[in-house]
This record gives sequence, structure tokens and C-alpha cells, in this order.
Amino acid sequence: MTESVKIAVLGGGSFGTAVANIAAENGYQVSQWMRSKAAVQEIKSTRLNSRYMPGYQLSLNLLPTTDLAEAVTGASIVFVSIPSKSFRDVVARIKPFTNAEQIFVSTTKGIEGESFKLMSEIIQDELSTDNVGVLSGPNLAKEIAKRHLTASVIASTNDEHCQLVQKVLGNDYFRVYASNDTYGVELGGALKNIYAIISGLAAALGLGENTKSMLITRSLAEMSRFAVQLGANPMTFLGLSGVGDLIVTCMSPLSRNYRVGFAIGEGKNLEQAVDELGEVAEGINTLKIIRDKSIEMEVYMPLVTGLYKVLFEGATVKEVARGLMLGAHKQDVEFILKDGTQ
Ligand SMILES: NC(=O)C1=CN([C@@H]2O[C@H](COP(=O)(O)OP(=O)(O)OC[C@H]3O[C@@H](n4cnc5c(N)ncnc54)[C@H](O)[C@@H]3O)[C@@H](O)[C@H]2O)C=CC1
Ligand SMILES: O=C(CO)COP(=O)(O)O
Repeated sequence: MTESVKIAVLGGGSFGTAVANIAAENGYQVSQWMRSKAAVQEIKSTRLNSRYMPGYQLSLNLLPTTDLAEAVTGASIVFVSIPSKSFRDVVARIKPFTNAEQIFVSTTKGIEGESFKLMSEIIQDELSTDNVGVLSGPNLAKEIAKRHLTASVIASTNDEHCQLVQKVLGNDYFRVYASNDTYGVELGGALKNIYAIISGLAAALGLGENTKSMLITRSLAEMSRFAVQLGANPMTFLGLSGVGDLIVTCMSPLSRNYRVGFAIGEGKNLEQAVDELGEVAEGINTLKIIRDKSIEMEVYMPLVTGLYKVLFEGATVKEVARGLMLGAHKQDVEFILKDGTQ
């Protein structure tokens, strides 16, 4: 066992399990909290979490539990891998078991609708702590399970916290880079899910490689333009948590957001597409939130607006695509201007 450092992971889904198992394989004692008693039982008896990560053999250092107090008490780092809709509830529940030294790292790529808060801001709200970080990057959980070489970003304004997370999660197939642009890293992770839905849709319609490349590149311009207006560093969007995560999520059928888009492109309605998935696709909720925010902030986001029209206003992809291709050029400069805006 590595020192006597204890790590907690909240969430029994695919990414929570990947993070928990990396730390456990690195020799840390990891307590993974999940609500399903059956999943805890399964992990204890077979070392598998078959619903979310079939075939992924879990380390004996990973201790599953349904007891929040047991998971959180005494942990040096608490990773939170709970979908954004339930994130605040779960974080509020751990407060009695926390202490002032603990570090809390969100891995969740979503936004809270009513408040427009990111998950690390929710942690700050609920736990009254500044010991907060964000883990984000091109990190498909199922590829991590196969030990494909992968990189991620730990973002925090505290360098020592970044170094600790790098040590706890880094190994010969998982490399963790550090950033102090917490807001940009976190916002990039949430925004890219919207564009993954669009890419999935385009793939199902059989659109060509030129189209895919155009979509990914214009998505990057659009998400950076929005994030810069909110104070993020545009350079962050050229890194792993920006363009890196955008590329992987827009290109891989392993992405749940891509899969939702693909199913809609095949003619299913949104409800069918989500039901069929059976896992979280954060991009749908994020789309609604960003569409409203872009109107409020008067930020030009034609792809967000177009997808919203298709998913929620009955527009066809064909008419939205035609509108985008023939739209006025006024706002379509190719890149961020020198003053950081577009
Ligand atoms: N799966 C992936 O490849 C990656 C996912 N993420 C992000 O991680 C976050 C979590 O995703 P996954 O683990 O992949 O999701 P998932 O859909 O695989 O699992 C979600 C887990 O959260 C649990 N959960 C949901 N509501 C809960 C509640 N109220 N209380 C307790 N547990 C609850 C579910 O039971 C399930 O165990 C998402 O925001 C996602 O964007 C980030 C990087 C990669
Ligand atoms: O964020 C991810 C990869 O980095 C996973 O994306 P999905 O949530 O679309 O599966």
C-alpha cells in the first residue's frame, strides 16, 4: 500500500470506476462510494462492475461501499464522479464527514442550470472550501480500462494539490498534466459534449470527412468564444481539456453524447435515444443551459442554436445545415482576434 494515503471516489459509474481503479492499482487504499448495494456486492465477490465497465478487473485496493461516511472520512482526496443533476445533493450529504485539509476534485462535465455553476463551484458552495480541483481531458473510461495511453489535466490554483493528484493517478498509461485555469478546463469539458452530439448526428447521416473536420474546428471556435466571454483563458482550449477532449468525443462511438446524436441521426427521437443509452449524456442538459446563456450574453453560437432547433423545436438537420452554410459572414471570422474576442 502506498503510504497510508486514503482516496475516496464518489460515483459507481464508468468514469468513477476508472479513476478509483487507477489510484488503487497505484497502491492507494481507495474507497469507492456507490448507491447500488448489488454493485458493491458484485465488486466484493468478483472484482467487476459489470454494468458500467464490463470485463474490467478491479484492484483489491478498491473498496466499494454504500456508506458515505465510510468513504469520505479521512480521505486525502475526494474525487466526485456524480452526474451534474445529482452533484449538489451528493456533495451536500458529505459535509459532516469532511475536514479542512481534504482536497475535492470534480470529474463531472456538466453545468447546473438554475445557477449556471460549474461542479467545482458547487463544491465550494456546499463545503465552504477552496481546496477544489477539476480533472478533465480526452478520457473515455472504456479506453482507460483497456490501458490505452491516455492524458488528463488536473486544474487547481494550488500547485501542491495538482502535484498530489499527478502522483496518485499517474502511471505508465495515464499521464496527468497540471493547469491553473480551473474555469477554462472545467467549462471546456462541459461544452464539448454539445458538439459531440452534433458530430454523432453528422456521422449517422453519412456526412463526409470535410464536414466532420469543419464541425470540430468550428465547434472549437464557438466554445472558445463563449468561454473567453466568461473569463477563461483561450489557450486552455488548445490543450487536452479543450480541443483534445473535443476531438475524442466528436470522433468516438464510445462517447455517450456522440451515441445520442447518432441515434437521433438514425431517426430516433430524443427520449428513445437517451433511454437506449442507459448512461448519462450530459450534453443534452448543457445544450439547453448554453443556448439560454448565449442569448442572455449575446454570444454568437450558431451550432448550439442549430442543435437546439433540431432537438427541441422540430427543425430538420437539412434546413439547419442550409441556414448555417448560407448564413451572413458578418460574425464568421475564422479565429479569435488578438484582443481575445471574436
Ligand atoms: N465515462 C467517461 O468516459 C467519462 C465521464 N466523465 C464524466 O464523469 C461524470 C460521471 O460519468 P460516468 O461515471 O461516466 O457516468 P455513468 O452514467 O457511467 O454513471 C453515473 C453513476 O452515477 C450514479 N448516480 C447517479 N445519480 C446518483 C445519485 N443521486 N446518487 C448517487 N449516485 C448517483 C449512477 O448510479 C452511476 O453509478 C459525467 O459528468 C461525465 O461527463 C468524464 C470523463 C470520462
Ligand atoms: O468526456 C468523455 C471523454 O473525455 C466522455 O464523453 P461522454 O460522456 O460523451 O461519454
